[in-house]
Amino acid sequence: MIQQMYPQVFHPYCYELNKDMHIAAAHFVPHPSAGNCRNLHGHTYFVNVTIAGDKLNESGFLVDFKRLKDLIHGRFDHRILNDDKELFNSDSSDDFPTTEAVARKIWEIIQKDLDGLSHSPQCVQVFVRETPTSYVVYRPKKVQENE
Ligand SMILES: Nc1nc2c(c(=O)[nH]1)N=C([C@H](O)[C@H](O)COP(=O)(O)OP(=O)(O)OP(=O)(O)O)CN2
Ligand SMILES: [Zn+2]
Repeated sequence: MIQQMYPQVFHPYCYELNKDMHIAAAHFVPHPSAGNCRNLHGHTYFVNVTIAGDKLNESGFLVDFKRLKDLIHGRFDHRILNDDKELFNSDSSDDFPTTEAVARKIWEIIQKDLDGLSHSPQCVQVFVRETPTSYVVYRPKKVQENE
Protein backbone atom coordinates (compact mmCIF):
# COMPACT_ATOMS: atom_id res chain seq x y z
CA MET A 1 0.00 0.00 0.00
CA ILE A 2 1.32 3.44 -0.89
CA GLN A 3 1.29 5.82 2.06
CA GLN A 4 3.14 9.03 1.53
CA MET A 5 2.78 12.75 2.17
CA TYR A 6 2.97 15.02 -0.86
CA PRO A 7 3.53 18.75 -1.24
CA GLN A 8 0.28 20.68 -1.46
CA VAL A 9 -0.58 22.77 -4.48
CA PHE A 10 -2.67 25.93 -4.26
CA HIS A 11 -5.42 26.25 -6.86
CA PRO A 12 -8.80 27.96 -7.18
CA TYR A 13 -10.95 24.85 -7.69
CA CYS A 14 -13.61 23.24 -5.49
CA TYR A 15 -12.63 19.62 -6.10
CA GLU A 16 -9.22 18.03 -5.95
CA LEU A 17 -8.36 14.38 -6.45
CA ASN A 18 -5.08 12.57 -6.12
CA LYS A 19 -4.03 9.32 -7.70
CA ASP A 20 -0.98 7.37 -6.54
CA MET A 21 0.78 4.87 -8.76
CA HIS A 22 3.95 2.88 -8.52
CA ILE A 23 5.77 2.14 -11.70
CA ALA A 24 8.63 -0.30 -12.20
CA ALA A 25 10.76 1.02 -15.04
CA ALA A 26 14.34 1.23 -16.27
CA HIS A 27 16.19 4.18 -17.73
CA PHE A 28 19.55 5.75 -18.34
CA VAL A 29 20.54 9.39 -18.67
CA PRO A 30 22.41 9.67 -21.97
CA HIS A 31 25.07 12.23 -21.06
CA PRO A 32 28.66 11.90 -19.77
CA SER A 33 27.90 14.24 -16.83
CA ALA A 34 25.26 11.82 -15.51
CA GLY A 35 27.87 9.53 -13.92
CA ASN A 36 26.50 6.12 -12.95
CA CYS A 37 23.09 7.14 -14.28
CA ARG A 38 24.49 6.75 -17.80
CA ASN A 39 24.15 3.00 -17.25
CA LEU A 40 20.81 1.27 -17.65
CA HIS A 41 19.25 0.80 -14.19
CA GLY A 42 15.81 0.46 -12.68
CA HIS A 43 13.57 2.19 -10.16
CA THR A 44 10.19 1.72 -8.61
CA TYR A 45 8.89 5.21 -9.28
CA PHE A 46 6.19 6.56 -6.96
CA VAL A 47 3.94 8.92 -8.86
CA ASN A 48 1.18 11.13 -7.48
CA VAL A 49 -0.96 13.22 -9.81
CA THR A 50 -3.30 15.96 -8.64
CA ILE A 51 -6.39 16.88 -10.67
CA ALA A 52 -8.63 19.81 -9.81
CA GLY A 53 -11.83 21.27 -11.19
CA ASP A 54 -15.20 22.81 -10.41
CA LYS A 55 -17.46 20.37 -12.27
CA LEU A 56 -18.08 16.62 -12.21
CA ASN A 57 -18.85 14.39 -15.18
CA GLU A 58 -21.95 12.24 -15.80
CA SER A 59 -20.57 9.58 -13.41
CA GLY A 60 -20.07 12.11 -10.64
CA PHE A 61 -16.30 11.90 -11.11
CA LEU A 62 -13.86 14.73 -11.54
CA VAL A 63 -11.99 12.11 -13.55
CA ASP A 64 -12.04 8.33 -13.19
CA PHE A 65 -9.01 7.16 -11.14
CA LYS A 66 -8.71 4.23 -13.56
CA ARG A 67 -8.40 6.57 -16.54
CA LEU A 68 -5.32 8.13 -14.92
CA LYS A 69 -3.80 4.75 -14.11
CA ASP A 70 -4.37 3.49 -17.64
CA LEU A 71 -2.76 6.60 -19.12
CA ILE A 72 0.39 6.57 -16.98
CA HIS A 73 0.94 3.16 -15.38
CA GLY A 74 -0.27 1.54 -18.60
CA ARG A 75 2.32 3.43 -20.60
CA PHE A 76 5.40 3.26 -18.37
CA ASP A 77 5.19 0.17 -16.13
CA HIS A 78 7.75 -2.54 -16.89
CA ARG A 79 9.23 -0.51 -19.73
CA ILE A 80 12.57 1.04 -20.57
CA LEU A 81 11.75 4.75 -20.62
CA ASN A 82 14.41 5.55 -23.23
CA ASP A 83 12.63 3.22 -25.67
CA ASP A 84 9.57 5.48 -25.69
CA LYS A 85 10.76 7.60 -28.61
CA GLU A 86 7.57 9.64 -28.74
CA LEU A 87 8.52 11.07 -25.35
CA PHE A 88 12.25 10.73 -24.81
CA ASN A 89 15.35 11.17 -26.93
CA SER A 90 19.10 11.48 -26.46
CA ASP A 91 19.49 14.64 -28.56
CA SER A 92 17.88 17.17 -26.25
CA SER A 93 18.51 17.38 -22.49
CA ASP A 94 14.90 18.46 -21.96
CA ASP A 95 13.88 15.07 -23.29
CA PHE A 96 16.28 12.83 -21.37
CA PRO A 97 14.30 10.55 -19.02
CA THR A 98 15.34 12.40 -15.87
CA THR A 99 12.93 12.67 -12.97
CA GLU A 100 12.21 16.25 -14.03
CA ALA A 101 11.34 15.31 -17.60
CA VAL A 102 9.35 12.23 -16.52
CA ALA A 103 7.23 14.47 -14.28
CA ARG A 104 6.68 16.99 -17.11
CA LYS A 105 5.82 14.28 -19.65
CA ILE A 106 3.31 12.76 -17.25
CA TRP A 107 1.69 16.19 -16.91
CA GLU A 108 1.59 16.61 -20.71
CA ILE A 109 -0.01 13.20 -21.26
CA ILE A 110 -2.66 13.77 -18.61
CA GLN A 111 -3.48 17.36 -19.53
CA LYS A 112 -3.82 16.45 -23.22
CA ASP A 113 -6.36 13.80 -22.23
CA LEU A 114 -8.21 16.13 -19.86
CA ASP A 115 -8.40 18.80 -22.58
CA GLY A 116 -10.85 16.49 -24.38
CA LEU A 117 -13.34 16.58 -21.50
CA SER A 118 -16.10 19.19 -21.53
CA HIS A 119 -16.03 19.80 -17.76
CA SER A 120 -12.40 21.01 -18.00
CA PRO A 121 -10.49 19.30 -15.16
CA GLN A 122 -6.89 20.44 -14.82
CA CYS A 123 -3.77 18.57 -13.80
CA VAL A 124 -2.25 20.96 -11.27
CA GLN A 125 0.66 18.89 -9.93
CA VAL A 126 2.71 15.81 -10.73
CA PHE A 127 4.98 14.34 -8.05
CA VAL A 128 7.59 11.76 -9.07
CA ARG A 129 9.79 9.99 -6.53
CA GLU A 130 12.64 8.18 -8.23
CA THR A 131 14.50 6.91 -5.17
CA PRO A 132 13.81 6.93 -1.42
CA THR A 133 15.81 10.18 -1.18
CA SER A 134 14.98 12.00 -4.44
CA TYR A 135 11.80 13.43 -5.90
CA VAL A 136 10.58 16.12 -8.29
CA VAL A 137 7.36 18.14 -8.38
CA TYR A 138 6.11 19.55 -11.68
CA ARG A 139 3.41 22.22 -11.74
CA PRO A 140 2.18 24.00 -14.84
CA LYS A 141 2.93 27.71 -14.74
CA LYS A 142 -0.62 28.71 -15.51
CA VAL A 143 -3.70 26.98 -14.12
CA GLN A 144 -6.67 27.65 -16.38
CA GLU A 145 -9.84 28.91 -14.76
CA ASN A 146 -13.01 27.00 -15.58
CA GLU A 147 -15.51 29.00 -17.57
N1 LIG B 1 18.17 16.34 -10.82
C1 LIG B 1 18.36 15.02 -11.06
N2 LIG B 1 19.45 14.42 -10.58
C2 LIG B 1 19.62 13.10 -10.78
C3 LIG B 1 18.67 12.36 -11.51
C4 LIG B 1 17.54 13.05 -12.04
O1 LIG B 1 16.67 12.46 -12.69
N3 LIG B 1 17.42 14.36 -11.79
N4 LIG B 1 18.83 11.02 -11.66
C5 LIG B 1 19.83 10.36 -11.14
C6 LIG B 1 19.90 8.86 -11.27
O2 LIG B 1 18.97 8.43 -12.23
C7 LIG B 1 19.75 8.02 -9.98
O3 LIG B 1 19.02 6.84 -10.26
C8 LIG B 1 19.09 8.65 -8.82
O4 LIG B 1 20.04 9.37 -8.11
P1 LIG B 1 20.18 9.49 -6.53
O5 LIG B 1 18.97 10.05 -5.86
O6 LIG B 1 21.46 10.22 -6.32
O7 LIG B 1 20.27 7.99 -6.07
P2 LIG B 1 20.82 7.33 -4.73
O8 LIG B 1 19.90 6.22 -4.39
O9 LIG B 1 22.24 6.93 -4.92
O10 LIG B 1 20.73 8.47 -3.64
P3 LIG B 1 21.40 8.49 -2.17
O11 LIG B 1 20.59 9.51 -1.43
O12 LIG B 1 22.82 8.93 -2.33
O13 LIG B 1 21.28 7.14 -1.57
C9 LIG B 1 20.91 11.09 -10.46
N5 LIG B 1 20.71 12.46 -10.29
ZN1 LIG C 1 17.76 6.50 -12.31
